Amino acid sequence: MILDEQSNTEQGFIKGELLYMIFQNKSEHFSIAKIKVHDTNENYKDKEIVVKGYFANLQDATVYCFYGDFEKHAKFGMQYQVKSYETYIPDTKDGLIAYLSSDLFFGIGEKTATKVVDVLGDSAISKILSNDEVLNDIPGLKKEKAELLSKTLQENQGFEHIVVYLSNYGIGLKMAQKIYQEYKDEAIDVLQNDPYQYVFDIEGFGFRTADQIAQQNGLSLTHPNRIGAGCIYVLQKNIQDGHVYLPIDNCIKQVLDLLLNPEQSLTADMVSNRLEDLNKDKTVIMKDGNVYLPSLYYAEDGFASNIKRLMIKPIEQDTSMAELMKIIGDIEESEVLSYGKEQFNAINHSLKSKLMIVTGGPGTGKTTVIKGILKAYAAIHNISTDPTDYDSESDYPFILTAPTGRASKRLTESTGLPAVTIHRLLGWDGRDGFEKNENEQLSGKFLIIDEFSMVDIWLANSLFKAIPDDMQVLLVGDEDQLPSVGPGQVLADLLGSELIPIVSLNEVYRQKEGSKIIQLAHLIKHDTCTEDSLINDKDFSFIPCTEHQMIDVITKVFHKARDKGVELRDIQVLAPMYRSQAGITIINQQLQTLVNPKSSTKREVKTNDVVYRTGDKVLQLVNKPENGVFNGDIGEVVAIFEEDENVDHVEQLVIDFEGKEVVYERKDYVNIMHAYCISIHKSQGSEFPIVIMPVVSSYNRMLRKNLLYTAITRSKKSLIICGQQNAFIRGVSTLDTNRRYTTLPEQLNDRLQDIPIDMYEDEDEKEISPYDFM
Ligand SMILES: Nc1ncnc2c1ncn2[C@@H]1O[C@H](COP(=O)(O)OP(=O)(O)OP(=O)(O)O)[C@@H](O)[C@H]1O
Repeated sequence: MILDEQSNTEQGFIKGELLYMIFQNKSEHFSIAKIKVHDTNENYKDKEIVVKGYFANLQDATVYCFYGDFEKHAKFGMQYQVKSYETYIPDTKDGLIAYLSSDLFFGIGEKTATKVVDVLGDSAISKILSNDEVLNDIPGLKKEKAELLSKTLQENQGFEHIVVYLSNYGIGLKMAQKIYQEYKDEAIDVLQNDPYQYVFDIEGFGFRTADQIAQQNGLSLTHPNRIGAGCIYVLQKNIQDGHVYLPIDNCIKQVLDLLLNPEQSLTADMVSNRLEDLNKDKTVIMKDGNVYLPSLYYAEDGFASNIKRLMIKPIEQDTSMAELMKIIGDIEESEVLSYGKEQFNAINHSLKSKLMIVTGGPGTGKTTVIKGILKAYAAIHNISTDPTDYDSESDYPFILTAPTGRASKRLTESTGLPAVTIHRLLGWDGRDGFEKNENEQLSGKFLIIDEFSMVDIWLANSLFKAIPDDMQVLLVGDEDQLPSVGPGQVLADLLGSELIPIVSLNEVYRQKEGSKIIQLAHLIKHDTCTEDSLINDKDFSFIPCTEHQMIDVITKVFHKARDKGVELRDIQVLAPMYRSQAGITIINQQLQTLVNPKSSTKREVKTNDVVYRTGDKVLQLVNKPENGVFNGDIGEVVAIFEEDENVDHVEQLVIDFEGKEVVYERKDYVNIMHAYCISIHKSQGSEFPIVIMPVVSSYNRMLRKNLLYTAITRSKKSLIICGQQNAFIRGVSTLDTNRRYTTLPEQLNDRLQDIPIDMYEDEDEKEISPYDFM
């Protein structure tokens, strides 16, 4: 861009050329560079300055004009923090030749550059930018070189132009990079026509910023784009609280609150009319006084239809009760146990039902029942449960799956059979779809989905459409766990609908082995936990302390554990919130220092205020099925590579997730955090040998029954609660009354009410023992 100094007369600038790069992060385009100062209107006398910021591609021997602010770095002195910049293209013949023959334009030497300037004159750049066919007139300039020259010019000028334009709206270089990557040359058009589009397309672009830009562009407060974007934004935001839809009045109220309406020019009717328009063009779906985002409406609709499709096709099973009893009796003998009545019912009915749910708390024998079902099914059909007895994976009749990597790994460990995540099972294509769907369904005979409480309505829909008509399905889950992170409460809705056969397991078996943890879980489940229940036992202790003492207490527990020779990685701290004196962030900082301190032998990288070093325990925060890692997976930083140490020339962090190594570049660091302490939400579906759980009254509204129940049921061998007993008791007595708006029960009812089902809980045959038949 030819520098238009007029437009920047008020702004401070430093004009200069690149001397050398001090630091460069290519993936994020962040650079720190030493610049030789040519000119400035700032109060700065030195001949050189360090500039830092997000640049597309700073070139040697090219003059730039940087706009920004001075900043004093504690170690490196005065620096110029660049907010925007542009290439200074001299309007002299020599200057233009130097620019065009610089490294920026690959393959153009001084001779060719001179020819270009000779033919096109001092305004060569703007001539090429407005019509690159002018390059055809340059004698001897090959077509490919001409194209490359034009393309490079367009790209650099395009980006810089956008940076300068966006900076007028206070949008920094980093965000400008993201915007440019998304829209390229159309960025300004999009911003001028509908700045709200940025909110939906660019991660981290706030609604308020878009709104401000729209106001600056003169868009009226009642403009349909503004109201429409407000509606979509409100619906999207409510997904974070698990809602599938919003009642229309509630949606309108939230939209009015969002769109701040000081002069009352915006009315509820306007929002309502806008919603009607959005409904007409299917941007939202309105039904029975509710408003949905389409993906959620169709997910509920599709899931309910697929449940019906499966339920109406009965299974062919001609095994007599006597034969079944005999088979189950044989399994009891080989497993050396006797199934309880509920467990027996669960096995018996799962074998006879097309679709069934087994629900129960920890230690009630859900896994034991799964194993029993698989063995009984194999015996009835005279087939093997051993995958090696089958020629190919697709011949194997059993599918075991769970929503997270850790949960599927646990399922493999407890059953001894292969289990995979739902994403892996369906074949996530890495972008927006699954390989398995209604057109290409799963192969197998019996599908078991564990930890079903964690499955949201989107995933449930994707999974169920891929289930063939003749496949038997068993859902297993604990209804008292937290609902899914994503929208919906699929397990709770299925259980509450009473339209699907259910067997509840209530008798606790692990308790019989003397587990205080399991006992406590069931006291909480049945609302009978009191301060007396918190007496220390061999696998349980409660350490009273205040919020201020929490860090000290947790640190002491770690020290003591280390002295006793306990593997520190077996200890997992679980807390409900991030920012608090006893929150996840500060606990992680302290525990990193203790468990994996700074050392000259360990490499580290810093991002924002967090330091990752080799040996750190880290948590994956989002599903990345394409890399085989999922939200909630825990791994260890095993290597850090500098830019010049790998073929990709970018800094890399290698994390080992239980044998699977995944490479992270700087842009991916947002997807991880330290995992010495993790949130209870993130711990769903995982188990840890030793759990430390801080509980203090300042956690306040987070202290809920299902949250605390989920946390304590994560511990396998030992549970240490630190904090205030009264806060804990208050928490386990507080039900989560935040209702999630879902219409799955109605959807199921519409489709299934005429299909007869057996609800199995009170059947007489509970009284029959398999031994009666032996
Ligand atoms: N009928 C039974 N007789 C004796 N022991 C049993 C019986 N059922 C289960 N158990 C034992 O109780 C313990 C818990 O069972 P299991 O692991 O199947 O429960 P779970 O519901 O899957 O637990 P969690 O949800 O905590 O993983 C196991 O050690 C198991 O062997």
